[in-house]
Order: sequence, then structure tokens, then C-alpha cells
Amino acid sequence: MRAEELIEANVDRGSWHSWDEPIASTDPDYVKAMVKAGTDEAVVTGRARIDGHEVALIVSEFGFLGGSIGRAAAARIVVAVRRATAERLPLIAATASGGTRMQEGTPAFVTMVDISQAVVAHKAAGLPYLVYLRHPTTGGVFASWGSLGHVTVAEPGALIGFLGPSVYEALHGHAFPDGVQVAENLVAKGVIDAVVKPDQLAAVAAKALALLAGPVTPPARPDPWESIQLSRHPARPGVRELLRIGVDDVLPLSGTGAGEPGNGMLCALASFQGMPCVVVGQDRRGPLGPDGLRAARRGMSIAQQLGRPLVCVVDTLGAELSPQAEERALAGEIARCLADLGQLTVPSVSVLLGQGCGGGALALLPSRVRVAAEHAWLSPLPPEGASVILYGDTERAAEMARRQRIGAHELLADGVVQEVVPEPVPAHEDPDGFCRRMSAAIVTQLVRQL
Ligand SMILES: CC(C)(COP(=O)(O)OP(=O)(O)OC[C@H]1O[C@@H](n2cnc3c(N)ncnc32)[C@H](O)[C@@H]1OP(=O)(O)O)[C@@H](O)C(=O)NCCC(=O)NCCSC(=O)CC(=O)O
Repeated sequence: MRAEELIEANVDRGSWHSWDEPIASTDPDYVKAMVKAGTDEAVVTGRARIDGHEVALIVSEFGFLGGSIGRAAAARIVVAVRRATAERLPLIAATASGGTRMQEGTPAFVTMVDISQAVVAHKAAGLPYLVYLRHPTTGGVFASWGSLGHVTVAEPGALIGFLGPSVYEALHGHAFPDGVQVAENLVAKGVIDAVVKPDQLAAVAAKALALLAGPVTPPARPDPWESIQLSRHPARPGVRELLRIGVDDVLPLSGTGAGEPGNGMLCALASFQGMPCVVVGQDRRGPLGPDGLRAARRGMSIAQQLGRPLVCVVDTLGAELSPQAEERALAGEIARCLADLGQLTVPSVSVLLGQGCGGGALALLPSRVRVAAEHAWLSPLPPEGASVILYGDTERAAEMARRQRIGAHELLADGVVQEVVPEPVPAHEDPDGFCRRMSAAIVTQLVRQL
């Protein structure tokens, strides 16, 4: 591919602007080379856009005396590099060369130093330098501006090497081994980063530029009110899904073992990535009654007696508010959960999976370590309730959600949880990925306590 074709195939349409001052040589060899190559030197330079990124480009033209670097070519490269630096443009070099131009000898050879220094200054200014080594790239080009990239990729199958193989053979009397000076081998050996087809260069360059030169901004934090809506999505995975997707083995237990169903609480023996644990988890699909909390205390007791790590899953829109719940000691059970959990000596982790509302949620919080899903929240009352208490109606629920520091990132900042498990998409859109990430976080936190 000629320089012009490579540029054409990769820059945004109509965005190429040459920076080259014309070179007028009367030397017959050069005139012949110009006619043959269709360029006036072995490199062309200029500015363009690649997938919207403004860049400077230096592209070798192998058709011109084998892309070799004489003084004029070197001067053109140095001017382009310095201009890219001055204009704060990322620089992309696409090489293809036999190295130093033999016709010009040492005065051309020493220009490697100037080119290298210009590139080094460009990089020192905090600007990216990407290199595309095309077939063939050898000698002083490979050993200077061809090897200084932050990221260096090469054309598939390209001959990339220091001394050209025919030169080596002529000088040493035997052939240089096959398969060494080949792009793919150099990738495998860690000399260059990847092999990229010429028509894929723009895509790879754009990706590299976005990662190397894009703004460094922290990921956006979710609005707590938005998290509340997401945590209430009917398809959001709960403890049932965690026990289905996030564990390798599970043996469910039923209720308190003393004649109560354990409403709103699932208890199970489960293995997380080979680690046997006791799980007590609020099932947000049912009301959380005092017997549910007693069932959780049964799980805590098993964990403590047998030295099993304990996983407590918080996901409730609040404990049951009913005469029966009052009469069966709901408040006392919350207090006893807090007391029991706080006294365990086995490794324990509380997982805020979604909704974390009121005393029912608090009952399973005091594990040694707490992690929260990104859209989980913890608050004394639903934000609608907080709005009613302060303003007499539910109108200001969103404002209360934001003010009360209930979201996962606020909980992390305030030391209530020690880890936030990201939700790149809301959990209900990727329940499998969500449960696996949560399971991995659980294991990591428990292992740290062993
Ligand atoms: C790059 C190559 C593998 C490409 O081989 P190909 O078979 O594809 O092409 P080819 O040999 O016919 O070359 C194409 C044309 O480019 C010319 N050509 C190639 N390299 C040249 C150079 N360095 N100076 C001037 N002209 C050069 C060839 O003479 C030929 O001209 P025409 O078409 O007129 O016949 C080979 O040309 C080669 O081995 N070149 C030398 C590589 C090398 O060892 N460089 C070190 C130089 S010293 C240096 O750079 C400094 C340092 O090492 O530090």
C-alpha cells in the first residue's frame, strides 16, 4: 500500500492536510525516484482526523528509494514532529523503510539522533506517539522513530528487523533464520504490541487515542433516587438468584427449625467458589417477619458453632408492620440479630443487594465486612416516608434520597460499606454477570478474613 492509499483508507474523509514543503531536486536518481513513487520524498506528513481524533501523521513511502531516510526526509520528519508537539496533536508514524539512505551516507545516518530527540520531546510533552510498522521496516528507522511508540503495532506478515536479511546473508555468508524478523514473532516475543491490518489501523488508533489521550474522568455515580427505582425493578436479582447463579452448591434450610416458617428470610448452606458458607438472606418478595429474623439467628448460630463463614444478604423494603409482628417481638428480634451478628468470631460479610430499608435491613448489617451493589441503598425509612415526616407528603422523596446519603457510593465514603460492586448495566439487565461479580466480591472479602 502506498502512503497515499494508507492515509486514504484510514483518515476521516476530506480531513487530510499536507504539511510538506515541496522538495525540488535535480539529482537524476531522485527525479527517477519521484516519478516512480509519485511523492517528492520517502515520507509524507500532515494533519488529519481519525474517527474524530485530530492527529498528526508521518507516513513512509517505500516506493521512494525504499523509504530510506536521507537528510531532506529527516528534516521533514523533524518539522512534522515539532509541529505536532506545538499544536498538541497526538502523533502517528507509519513506517516502511530500508533505513538510512545509503546514497547519502553518514550525514543521513546521524539524523536518526535528531528524529529520536524530536519524538522524545513530543512524548515528554504528554502527547501520545503511536507507531505502525509496515512491510518492510528495517535499520535506522526501526532503531529510532519506529521503536519509540507508546503503542506499536505492525502490518500482518511484515518484515520488521534491524539488519535486512539480504544484507546479513551477504555480510555473514549464511542466511538469517526464517521467522524471526516477522511481525507476528515480534508480537509473541513482546517486542511490539499487536498485528493490525492496514484497513483496521484507524479503529485501533482511535481506541488507543481514546484510552491514552481522552479525558480522565471518574465514572459517573448513580443518582440515589434512580438507584431506588432500579432496586425496585421486579426482575432485579435477589438472594434466590444469588443462590442459583452465584454459588457452586446449595443446601436450603427451612425456617427456624423450631416451628416457624422464617418469613422473608432464606437460610442455606452454600459453597461460593469452593468456600463453604452459611447464607442468611432477606427475600424481598415476602414480608420480613420476626420469625424470619429468628431463622437468620439460627443460621448465625450454625456458622459460629461449626466455624463456617457467614454471608448475610440485605434486601428488604422493611420489616413487617403488623399487630402479629409486634406481638411476636419484631423489635426485639432486630435487636437480638444486631447483638448476635456483632459477636460472631467467624468471617462474615453483609451484602447490600438492593433495598435496605429500616431496622429489618439493619438487623443483618453488622458483619465484619460489608459490600454494596452499586444500586443498593440503606436508609432508616423509604425516602417517601422521610418526605412525609419532614414535609407532610411524599413529594420530596427524591430530594430526601439525595440528602440522606443512602446510596452505595455515599455508604462507601462514610465507611458503612467497604466495597461497592459495580453494575455496568443495572443488575436486572444482566442477572448472571451481577450474581457472579457479587459472588466474587463475597469470596474475596471472606478470604481476607481467614
Ligand atoms: C528493506 C529490504 C528488506 C526490502 O527488500 P525488498 O526486496 O522488498 O526491496 P529491495 O531490496 O528491492 O529495495 C527496494 C528499493 O529500495 C532500495 N533501498 C532499500 N534500502 C535502502 C537504503 N537503506 N538506502 C537506499 N536505498 C535502499 C533498494 O536499493 C531498492 O532500490 P531499487 O528499486 O532502485 O532497486 C531491503 O531493501 C534491505 O534489506 N534493505 C537494507 C536494510 C538494512 O539493513 N538497512 C540498514 C541500513 S543502515 C541504517 O539504517 C543505520 C542503522 O542500522 O542504524
